Amino acid sequence: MPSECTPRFLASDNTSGICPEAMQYLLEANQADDLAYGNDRWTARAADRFREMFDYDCDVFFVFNGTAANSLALSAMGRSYHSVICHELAHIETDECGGPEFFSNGAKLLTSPGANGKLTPQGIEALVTKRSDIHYPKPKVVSLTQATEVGTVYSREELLAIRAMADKHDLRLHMDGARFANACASLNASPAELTWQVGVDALCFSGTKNGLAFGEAILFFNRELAEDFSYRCKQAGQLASKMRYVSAPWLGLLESGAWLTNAEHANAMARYLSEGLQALPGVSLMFPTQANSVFVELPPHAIEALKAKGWTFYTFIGAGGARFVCAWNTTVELLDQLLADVKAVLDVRA
Ligand SMILES: Cc1ncc(COP(=O)(O)O)c(C=O)c1O
Ligand SMILES: C[C@H](O)[C@H](N)C(=O)O
Repeated sequence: MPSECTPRFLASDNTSGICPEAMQYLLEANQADDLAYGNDRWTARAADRFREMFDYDCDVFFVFNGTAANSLALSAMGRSYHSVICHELAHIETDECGGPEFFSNGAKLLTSPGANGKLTPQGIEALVTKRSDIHYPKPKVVSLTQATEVGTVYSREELLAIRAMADKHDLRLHMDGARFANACASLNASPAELTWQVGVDALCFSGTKNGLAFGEAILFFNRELAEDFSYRCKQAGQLASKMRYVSAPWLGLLESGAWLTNAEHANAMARYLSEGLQALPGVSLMFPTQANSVFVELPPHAIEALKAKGWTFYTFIGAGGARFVCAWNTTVELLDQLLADVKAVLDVRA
């Protein structure tokens, strides 16, 4: 970032700090020793709280990051000779450096287009029926991202339609829930309504983007897929010895309700930013703002000028453009500063 200015962070929800609720539980967990490798009371409580929250007796595992969560979950859902159908902008395709293929020992990702970053039943079926010969990696899993990489969400009806297509072709359904909380907030839907009730077999639920330092929860609603999964985590270096420092902050999010209020705030900030940007001449929104990220087209000179002013944002996500991501701690003041700077740099001729 070519700037002497103080950096200002809207590149990702990954740049935010630890929210107070998570920090409180982290400090409480630090008051005493406890058993290692997930045998502690915090991890047991967090897993039980997830089962209460989802109203389902699911299997729960904790890993350090989202790439591990997706890669290991997918490795448990199909075999090495299978394929995973995902959107062409899916994180597992674009930003996990071959992790899903590596941990599944070779399962191939088959990508499908779709408006607003979303898979469609038709796109799925086109890949499933494309070929049936022995040389084609047999589709076995559908992976969708909720909220999507471009800040949109799947409605319940869209999820049910995808589940129906998966049933038609004996496919399992994985959900990359890096921003699952944002989808619940956006749709005013319960976790159950957006997962097992629409046929999701496994959810990777990000805590990192929801106010934790790190820590992702993997929930298996199809518990057969979770057989020996803890061994997969251990072999991948994802079994934390002091697991309580991952699970206790999660418990803070769940027991305080901050998992949802953090997402509601982030979404509200994104809506505020989206409305402000759209009011500026020459700024066009690339996707509907339905969760906590805003994608806009900006001229190259404006992008460079904003970065020189200390703004951090990505231009390589999704279909390009500038992506601004709001988090649990994003403020209106910060967004007003950005809006003023965007206006200023756009007023300057290239
Ligand atoms: C949609 C999506 N899925 C998965 C991940 C993976 O997370 P991590 O960077 O923790 O591996 C990210 C990262 O932010 C993401 O945006
Ligand atoms: C850069 C990377 O895609 C990360 N998952 C993010 O959304 O910020």
